[in-house]
Amino acid sequence: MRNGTAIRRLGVMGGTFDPIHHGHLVAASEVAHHFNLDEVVFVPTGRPWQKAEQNVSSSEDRYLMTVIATASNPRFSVSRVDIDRPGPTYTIDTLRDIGAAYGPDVELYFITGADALAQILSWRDADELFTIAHFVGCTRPGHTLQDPGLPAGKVSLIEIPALAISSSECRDRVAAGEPIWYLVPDGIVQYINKRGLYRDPAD
Ligand SMILES: Nc1ncnc2c1ncn2[C@@H]1O[C@H](COP(=O)(O)OP(=O)(O)OP(=O)(O)O)[C@@H](O)[C@H]1O
Ligand SMILES: O=C(O)c1ccc[n+]([C@@H]2O[C@H](COP(=O)([O-])O)[C@@H](O)[C@H]2O)c1
Repeated sequence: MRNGTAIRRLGVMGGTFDPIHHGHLVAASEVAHHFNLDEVVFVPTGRPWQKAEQNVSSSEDRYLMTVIATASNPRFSVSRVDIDRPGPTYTIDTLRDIGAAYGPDVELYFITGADALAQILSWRDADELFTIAHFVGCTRPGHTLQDPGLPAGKVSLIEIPALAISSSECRDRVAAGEPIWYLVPDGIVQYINKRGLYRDPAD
């Protein structure tokens, strides 16, 4: 309680989501359950500066796929803060914007896979990130989950059901004419086909 108002626990699941897949959705669902979160906001990146050499799909396609994939869960929502902010995407800005949008009575939990957590000290204003949010690292096949040296009490490591799915493998499979059914929600298979995404191996 703060001034008689109940504190809401808000998960923030940032990602390029090119495309969103069941690994992302399971991570968000597991962290929501583990921390009794009221809501998880998915935040597609605008310009992911650490993927600059990669040909990333348009933000509108990635935003719409994220909306489609999360629509059936009443506790999942999608924010445009990162895709509407010009310039490279930094999590420090994501957390400030989400904090401003939801007001002072929220606790923020930023959700990452083991690979993203391992890179976190290279992120902009890394020291300040931990003053705004609690960080949650999830297990991911092919990556070792460990605290990369964050301040005590600012990070939790949790084991989730292993799904060896990545967006890059989904893109490669589409380019090779292989199915991605059941790696991503059905609506995402249909959206990718409708928009002709990932057909060119250079995409
Ligand atoms: N299968 C998975 N299990 C657990 N966490 C995952 C999984 N896939 C992605 N994540 C996490 O979701 C977040 C967003 O990931 P991102 O959108 O970059 O997907 P990706 O599959 O890693 O993409 P790419 O293959 O293009 O690098 C990151 O924190 C990442 O670690
Ligand atoms: O803040 C940074 O400098 C920073 C650098 C790399 C990644 N991130 C965030 O980490 C999340 C996962 O990113 P990605 O590139 O693995 O999709 C997403 O929310 C990114 O904005 C943030």
